[in-house]
Amino acid sequence: MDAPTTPAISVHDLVVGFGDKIVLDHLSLDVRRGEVLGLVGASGGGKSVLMRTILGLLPKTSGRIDILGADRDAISPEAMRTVERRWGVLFQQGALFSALTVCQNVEFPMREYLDLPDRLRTEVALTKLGMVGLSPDDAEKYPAELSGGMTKRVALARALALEPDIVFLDEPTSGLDPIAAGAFDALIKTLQKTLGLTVFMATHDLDSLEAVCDRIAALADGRIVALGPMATMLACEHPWVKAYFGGKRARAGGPQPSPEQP
Ligand SMILES: Nc1ncnc2c1ncn2[C@@H]1O[C@H](COP(=O)(O)OP(=O)(O)OP(=O)(O)O)[C@@H](O)[C@H]1O
Repeated sequence: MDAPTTPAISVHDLVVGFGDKIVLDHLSLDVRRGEVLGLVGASGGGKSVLMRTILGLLPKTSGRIDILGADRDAISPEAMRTVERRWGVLFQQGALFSALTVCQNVEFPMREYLDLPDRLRTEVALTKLGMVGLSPDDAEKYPAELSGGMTKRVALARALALEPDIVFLDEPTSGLDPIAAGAFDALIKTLQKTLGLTVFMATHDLDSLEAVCDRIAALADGRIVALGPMATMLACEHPWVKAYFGGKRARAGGPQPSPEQP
């Protein structure tokens, strides 16, 4: 049941591996509706694998994944297609189609899922581009003509094309300078507030985590070892979390009280 109180995403006891190598080892995590949840973890620790498994792009060994109240294993492919329309994804490299204009890129998911007249589809795409701070002039450009920040914005506009409830962002600020990254963070926060979006975001960017995320989930040893606001990360004694947030902890003046358990 997709009641408003059910988590947007619920992952329970998830195991994912490749051959003998276990990447996610009985991992559990809930993403609440309307929150921005930041996922941190070592390079190669399994953040993308977790995201891709939730999206159904990688198979799991065991465990359960519910998205918007739907158990991935229990619903029909047709029902899953309906659920899939309710999320948008921004992959790490932006992944725009190089032969399509910016506008055509944003129209792409609408062509796939919606039966809209051409003119209306273009109008909706231009509206989405406006939401992410791009102009109708930008809409006619090709991906090769865009800066890194603009590419991310176009990819975000495309992720928003079907008016999703959840947006998955894989390293949204990687490759951006601090000013462009800060502007992108502000944009995500605005979209969360104005559209009521749930955002699940993998990132290495400490500034992003602080500026945008309501909660942070730290992935280490194949599991979520800490979950909560920044104060929870600063108080966590797990060696990887301690090392990762060490600089921030020093600036904050030492460990904080009462960590939230995952
Ligand atoms: N399709 C695949 N086949 C085999 N191994 C894979 C596959 N996808 C990922 N892996 C392995 O799973 C592990 C986790 O990779 P993943 O890309 O999720 O890390 P990550 O936390 O997203 O890293 P980064 O922060 O560097 O992007 C790595 O060891 C990777 O080599």
